[in-house]
Amino acid sequence: MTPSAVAVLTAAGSGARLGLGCPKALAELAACTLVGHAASRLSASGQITQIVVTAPAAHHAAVSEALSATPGITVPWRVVEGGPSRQASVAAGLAELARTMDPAAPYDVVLVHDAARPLASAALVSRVVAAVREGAGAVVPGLPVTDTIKSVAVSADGPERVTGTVDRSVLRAVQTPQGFAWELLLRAHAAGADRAQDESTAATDDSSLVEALGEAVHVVPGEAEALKITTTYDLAVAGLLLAETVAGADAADTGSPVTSQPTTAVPTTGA
Ligand SMILES: Nc1ccn([C@@H]2O[C@H](COP(=O)(O)OP(=O)(O)OP(=O)(O)O)[C@@H](O)[C@H]2O)c(=O)n1
Ligand SMILES: C[C@](O)(CO)[C@H](O)COP(=O)(O)O
Repeated sequence: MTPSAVAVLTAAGSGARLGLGCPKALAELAACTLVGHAASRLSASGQITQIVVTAPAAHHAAVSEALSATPGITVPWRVVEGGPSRQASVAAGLAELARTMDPAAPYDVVLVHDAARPLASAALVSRVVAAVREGAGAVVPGLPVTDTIKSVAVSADGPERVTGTVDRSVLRAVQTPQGFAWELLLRAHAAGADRAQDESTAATDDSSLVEALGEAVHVVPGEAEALKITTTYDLAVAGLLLAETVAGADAADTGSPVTSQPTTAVPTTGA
Protein backbone atom coordinates (compact mmCIF):
# COMPACT_ATOMS: atom_id res chain seq x y z
CA MET A 1 0.00 0.00 0.00
CA THR A 2 1.38 3.46 -0.88
CA PRO A 3 1.91 5.51 2.29
CA SER A 4 0.21 8.88 2.29
CA ALA A 5 1.05 11.81 4.55
CA VAL A 6 -1.61 14.50 4.82
CA ALA A 7 -1.67 17.85 6.60
CA VAL A 8 -4.01 20.09 8.56
CA LEU A 9 -2.90 23.71 8.23
CA THR A 10 -4.49 25.87 10.91
CA ALA A 11 -5.47 29.35 9.74
CA ALA A 12 -8.71 30.01 11.60
CA GLY A 13 -7.35 32.31 14.30
CA SER A 14 -8.29 35.96 14.53
CA GLY A 15 -4.80 37.42 14.89
CA ALA A 16 -5.88 39.69 17.75
CA ARG A 17 -2.33 40.10 19.07
CA LEU A 18 -1.02 41.00 15.61
CA GLY A 19 -3.74 43.63 15.44
CA LEU A 20 -3.87 44.15 11.67
CA GLY A 21 -7.65 43.94 11.47
CA CYS A 22 -7.57 40.72 9.43
CA PRO A 23 -6.98 37.08 10.33
CA LYS A 24 -3.27 36.53 10.94
CA ALA A 25 -3.11 33.93 8.16
CA LEU A 26 -3.98 36.68 5.65
CA ALA A 27 -1.22 39.02 6.82
CA GLU A 28 1.45 39.49 4.18
CA LEU A 29 5.15 38.82 4.20
CA ALA A 30 6.98 39.82 1.00
CA ALA A 31 3.72 40.02 -0.97
CA CYS A 32 2.54 36.54 0.02
CA THR A 33 0.12 35.67 2.80
CA LEU A 34 1.29 33.71 5.83
CA VAL A 35 -1.04 30.86 4.91
CA GLY A 36 0.39 30.86 1.37
CA HIS A 37 3.96 30.67 2.65
CA ALA A 38 3.12 27.78 4.97
CA ALA A 39 1.19 25.81 2.35
CA SER A 40 3.85 26.25 -0.31
CA ARG A 41 6.53 24.87 2.00
CA LEU A 42 4.37 21.88 2.93
CA SER A 43 3.93 21.30 -0.80
CA ALA A 44 7.62 21.77 -1.62
CA SER A 45 8.61 19.03 0.81
CA GLY A 46 7.26 16.50 -1.66
CA GLN A 47 5.94 14.51 1.33
CA ILE A 48 2.34 15.67 1.57
CA THR A 49 -0.47 14.38 -0.63
CA GLN A 50 -3.19 16.84 0.45
CA ILE A 51 -3.69 19.80 2.74
CA VAL A 52 -6.85 20.76 4.62
CA VAL A 53 -6.73 24.41 5.68
CA THR A 54 -8.93 25.73 8.49
CA ALA A 55 -10.28 29.26 8.05
CA PRO A 56 -12.51 31.59 10.06
CA ALA A 57 -16.10 31.21 8.80
CA ALA A 58 -16.24 34.82 7.62
CA HIS A 59 -12.94 34.52 5.74
CA HIS A 60 -13.34 31.16 4.01
CA ALA A 61 -13.34 32.76 0.55
CA ALA A 62 -10.45 35.08 1.33
CA VAL A 63 -8.28 32.19 2.52
CA SER A 64 -9.15 30.24 -0.65
CA GLU A 65 -8.27 33.24 -2.76
CA ALA A 66 -4.97 33.69 -0.93
CA LEU A 67 -4.03 30.08 -1.57
CA SER A 68 -5.10 30.28 -5.21
CA ALA A 69 -2.88 33.32 -5.63
CA THR A 70 0.19 31.61 -4.16
CA PRO A 71 2.66 30.22 -6.66
CA GLY A 72 4.16 26.83 -5.88
CA ILE A 73 1.33 24.99 -4.14
CA THR A 74 1.18 21.87 -6.25
CA VAL A 75 -0.60 19.49 -3.88
CA PRO A 76 -4.40 19.40 -3.60
CA TRP A 77 -5.80 21.63 -0.87
CA ARG A 78 -9.21 22.62 0.42
CA VAL A 79 -10.52 24.99 3.02
CA VAL A 80 -12.87 24.11 5.88
CA GLU A 81 -14.38 26.20 8.64
CA GLY A 82 -12.35 26.26 11.86
CA GLY A 83 -13.64 26.18 15.42
CA PRO A 84 -13.60 28.32 18.57
CA SER A 85 -10.09 27.13 19.58
CA ARG A 86 -7.03 25.91 17.74
CA GLN A 87 -7.79 22.41 19.05
CA ALA A 88 -11.33 22.59 17.63
CA SER A 89 -9.98 23.81 14.31
CA VAL A 90 -7.56 20.89 14.07
CA ALA A 91 -10.43 18.53 14.95
CA ALA A 92 -12.46 20.02 12.07
CA GLY A 93 -9.55 19.46 9.71
CA LEU A 94 -9.12 15.88 10.86
CA ALA A 95 -12.86 15.24 10.44
CA GLU A 96 -12.65 16.46 6.84
CA LEU A 97 -9.65 14.22 6.14
CA ALA A 98 -11.39 11.23 7.73
CA ARG A 99 -14.58 11.88 5.79
CA THR A 100 -12.76 11.85 2.48
CA MET A 101 -10.21 9.08 3.12
CA ASP A 102 -10.26 6.18 0.68
CA PRO A 103 -10.34 3.08 2.95
CA ALA A 104 -8.26 1.28 0.33
CA ALA A 105 -5.53 3.91 0.70
CA PRO A 106 -5.51 5.08 4.32
CA TYR A 107 -3.18 7.82 5.50
CA ASP A 108 -0.17 6.73 7.50
CA VAL A 109 1.01 10.16 8.72
CA VAL A 110 -0.80 13.40 9.52
CA LEU A 111 0.99 16.69 10.11
CA VAL A 112 -0.55 19.61 11.96
CA HIS A 113 1.00 22.92 11.01
CA ASP A 114 0.24 26.57 11.83
CA ALA A 115 -0.11 29.28 9.22
CA ALA A 116 1.35 31.35 12.06
CA ARG A 117 4.70 29.62 11.35
CA PRO A 118 5.01 30.58 7.68
CA LEU A 119 8.75 30.02 7.29
CA ALA A 120 9.03 26.46 8.66
CA SER A 121 11.10 24.88 5.91
CA ALA A 122 10.33 22.05 3.53
CA ALA A 123 13.32 20.25 5.08
CA LEU A 124 11.69 20.44 8.52
CA VAL A 125 8.47 19.01 7.08
CA SER A 126 10.44 16.11 5.62
CA ARG A 127 12.29 15.53 8.90
CA VAL A 128 9.05 15.26 10.84
CA VAL A 129 7.42 12.89 8.34
CA ALA A 130 10.53 10.70 8.27
CA ALA A 131 10.61 10.46 12.07
CA VAL A 132 6.99 9.31 12.18
CA ARG A 133 7.64 6.76 9.45
CA GLU A 134 10.67 5.49 11.37
CA GLY A 135 8.32 4.49 14.17
CA ALA A 136 7.75 7.51 16.42
CA GLY A 137 4.00 7.82 16.86
CA ALA A 138 4.18 11.52 17.66
CA VAL A 139 6.93 13.97 16.70
CA VAL A 140 7.50 17.63 17.56
CA PRO A 141 10.26 19.96 16.39
CA GLY A 142 11.92 21.51 19.42
CA LEU A 143 14.61 24.05 20.22
CA PRO A 144 16.58 24.39 23.46
CA VAL A 145 15.53 27.32 25.62
CA THR A 146 18.23 29.98 25.84
CA ASP A 147 16.81 32.33 28.48
CA THR A 148 16.92 31.55 32.19
CA ILE A 149 13.37 30.59 33.14
CA LYS A 150 11.80 31.56 36.46
CA SER A 151 8.58 30.37 38.03
CA VAL A 152 6.65 33.17 39.72
CA ALA A 153 3.85 33.76 42.17
CA VAL A 154 1.35 36.14 40.59
CA SER A 155 -0.41 38.55 42.88
CA ALA A 156 -3.22 40.93 42.00
CA ASP A 157 -1.94 43.76 44.17
CA GLY A 158 1.83 43.66 43.82
CA PRO A 159 4.71 42.67 41.58
CA GLU A 160 5.24 39.04 40.63
CA ARG A 161 7.60 37.24 42.99
CA VAL A 162 10.10 34.64 41.79
CA THR A 163 9.51 31.25 43.37
CA GLY A 164 12.25 29.33 41.60
CA THR A 165 14.57 28.84 38.66
CA VAL A 166 13.64 26.05 36.28
CA ASP A 167 16.28 23.64 34.97
CA ARG A 168 16.33 24.75 31.35
CA SER A 169 18.43 21.79 30.19
CA VAL A 170 15.25 19.70 30.13
CA LEU A 171 13.09 22.33 28.40
CA ARG A 172 12.31 22.57 24.68
CA ALA A 173 10.32 25.25 22.88
CA VAL A 174 8.22 23.23 20.48
CA GLN A 175 7.08 24.26 17.04
CA THR A 176 5.00 23.01 14.16
CA PRO A 177 4.70 21.03 11.94
CA GLN A 178 4.00 18.28 14.43
CA GLY A 179 3.63 14.78 12.99
CA PHE A 180 1.58 11.81 14.08
CA ALA A 181 0.56 8.33 13.10
CA TRP A 182 -2.93 8.94 11.70
CA GLU A 183 -4.84 6.64 14.06
CA LEU A 184 -3.00 7.97 17.12
CA LEU A 185 -3.91 11.60 16.47
CA LEU A 186 -7.54 10.68 15.84
CA ARG A 187 -7.60 8.84 19.15
CA ALA A 188 -5.92 11.74 20.99
CA HIS A 189 -8.40 14.31 19.64
CA ALA A 190 -11.36 12.07 20.42
CA ALA A 191 -10.18 11.65 24.02
CA GLY A 192 -9.61 15.39 24.50
CA ALA A 193 -12.65 16.64 22.60
CA ASP A 194 -14.43 17.95 25.71
CA ARG A 195 -11.71 20.62 26.13
CA ALA A 196 -11.92 22.06 22.60
CA GLN A 197 -14.86 24.47 22.81
CA ASP A 198 -13.04 27.09 24.84
CA GLU A 199 -9.53 28.44 24.22
CA SER A 200 -8.93 28.55 28.00
CA THR A 201 -9.32 24.76 28.35
CA ALA A 202 -8.14 23.67 24.90
CA ALA A 203 -4.75 22.10 24.33
CA THR A 204 -2.26 24.61 22.93
CA ASP A 205 -0.70 21.95 20.72
CA ASP A 206 -1.62 18.50 19.43
CA SER A 207 1.20 16.58 21.04
CA SER A 208 -0.14 17.42 24.49
CA LEU A 209 -3.31 15.49 23.61
CA VAL A 210 -1.09 12.50 22.79
CA GLU A 211 0.76 12.97 26.09
CA ALA A 212 -2.61 12.88 27.86
CA LEU A 213 -3.13 9.39 26.44
CA GLY A 214 0.14 8.32 28.06
CA GLU A 215 1.79 7.82 24.66
CA ALA A 216 5.36 8.90 23.86
CA VAL A 217 6.14 12.12 21.99
CA HIS A 218 9.56 12.41 20.33
CA VAL A 219 11.52 15.58 19.59
CA VAL A 220 13.42 16.31 16.38
CA PRO A 221 15.57 19.42 15.94
CA GLY A 222 13.47 22.49 15.24
CA GLU A 223 14.66 25.61 13.44
CA ALA A 224 14.78 29.32 14.17
CA GLU A 225 13.00 30.05 10.87
CA ALA A 226 9.93 28.21 12.14
CA LEU A 227 9.23 31.07 14.57
CA LYS A 228 5.61 31.78 15.40
CA ILE A 229 4.20 35.10 14.28
CA THR A 230 2.30 36.54 17.21
CA THR A 231 3.11 40.26 17.16
CA THR A 232 4.25 42.82 14.60
CA TYR A 233 7.77 42.36 15.96
CA ASP A 234 7.69 38.69 14.89
CA LEU A 235 6.41 39.71 11.46
CA ALA A 236 9.33 42.11 11.07
CA VAL A 237 11.82 39.42 12.12
CA ALA A 238 10.29 36.96 9.66
CA GLY A 239 10.58 39.58 6.92
CA LEU A 240 14.30 39.93 7.61
CA LEU A 241 14.81 36.16 7.68
CA LEU A 242 12.96 35.79 4.40
CA ALA A 243 14.95 38.54 2.71
CA GLU A 244 18.15 36.82 3.81
CA THR A 245 16.96 33.45 2.52
CA VAL A 246 15.92 34.84 -0.85
CA ALA A 247 19.16 36.78 -1.25
CA GLY A 248 21.36 33.89 -0.19
CA ALA A 249 19.68 30.94 -1.85
CA ASP A 250 17.79 32.20 -4.84
CA ALA A 251 18.76 29.15 -6.81
CA ALA A 252 18.02 26.63 -4.07
CA ASP A 253 14.52 25.20 -3.69
CA THR A 254 13.54 26.29 -0.19
CA GLY A 255 9.85 25.91 -0.86
CA SER A 256 9.39 29.64 -0.68
CA PRO A 257 6.88 31.20 -3.07
CA VAL A 258 9.05 34.31 -2.96
CA THR A 259 12.08 34.56 -5.22
CA SER A 260 13.80 37.42 -6.94
CA GLN A 261 12.78 35.90 -10.29
CA PRO A 262 9.29 36.19 -11.79
CA THR A 263 7.15 33.25 -10.72
CA THR A 264 4.54 31.33 -12.68
CA ALA A 265 0.97 30.93 -11.51
CA VAL A 266 -0.05 27.39 -10.60
CA PRO A 267 -3.41 25.58 -10.39
CA THR A 268 -5.70 27.36 -7.97
CA THR A 269 -7.82 24.67 -6.39
CA GLY A 270 -7.43 21.60 -4.37
CA ALA A 271 -8.22 19.55 -7.42
N1 LIG B 1 -9.74 29.01 16.67
C1 LIG B 1 -8.51 28.94 16.14
C2 LIG B 1 -7.42 29.61 16.75
C3 LIG B 1 -6.17 29.52 16.16
N2 LIG B 1 -6.01 28.82 15.01
C4 LIG B 1 -4.70 28.76 14.36
O1 LIG B 1 -3.74 28.25 15.25
C5 LIG B 1 -2.47 28.82 15.00
C6 LIG B 1 -1.84 29.35 16.29
O2 LIG B 1 -2.74 30.25 16.89
P1 LIG B 1 -2.38 31.72 17.36
O3 LIG B 1 -0.96 32.02 17.10
O4 LIG B 1 -2.89 31.90 18.73
O5 LIG B 1 -3.23 32.57 16.29
P2 LIG B 1 -4.45 33.54 16.53
O6 LIG B 1 -5.50 32.87 17.34
O7 LIG B 1 -4.82 34.01 15.18
O8 LIG B 1 -3.76 34.72 17.35
P3 LIG B 1 -4.39 35.61 18.51
O9 LIG B 1 -4.48 34.70 19.71
O10 LIG B 1 -3.45 36.74 18.67
O11 LIG B 1 -5.78 36.05 18.04
C7 LIG B 1 -2.67 29.91 13.95
O12 LIG B 1 -2.18 29.43 12.70
C8 LIG B 1 -4.15 30.13 13.96
O13 LIG B 1 -4.70 30.54 12.71
C9 LIG B 1 -7.09 28.16 14.41
O14 LIG B 1 -6.94 27.53 13.37
N3 LIG B 1 -8.32 28.24 15.01
C1 LIG C 1 1.09 24.74 18.32
C2 LIG C 1 2.13 25.75 18.71
O1 LIG C 1 2.54 26.50 17.58
C3 LIG C 1 3.35 25.00 19.23
O2 LIG C 1 4.29 25.90 19.74
C4 LIG C 1 1.63 26.69 19.79
O3 LIG C 1 1.37 25.97 20.96
C5 LIG C 1 0.41 27.51 19.39
O4 LIG C 1 0.10 28.35 20.47
P1 LIG C 1 -0.99 29.49 20.50
O5 LIG C 1 -1.26 29.72 21.96
O6 LIG C 1 -2.18 28.98 19.77
O7 LIG C 1 -0.39 30.71 19.89
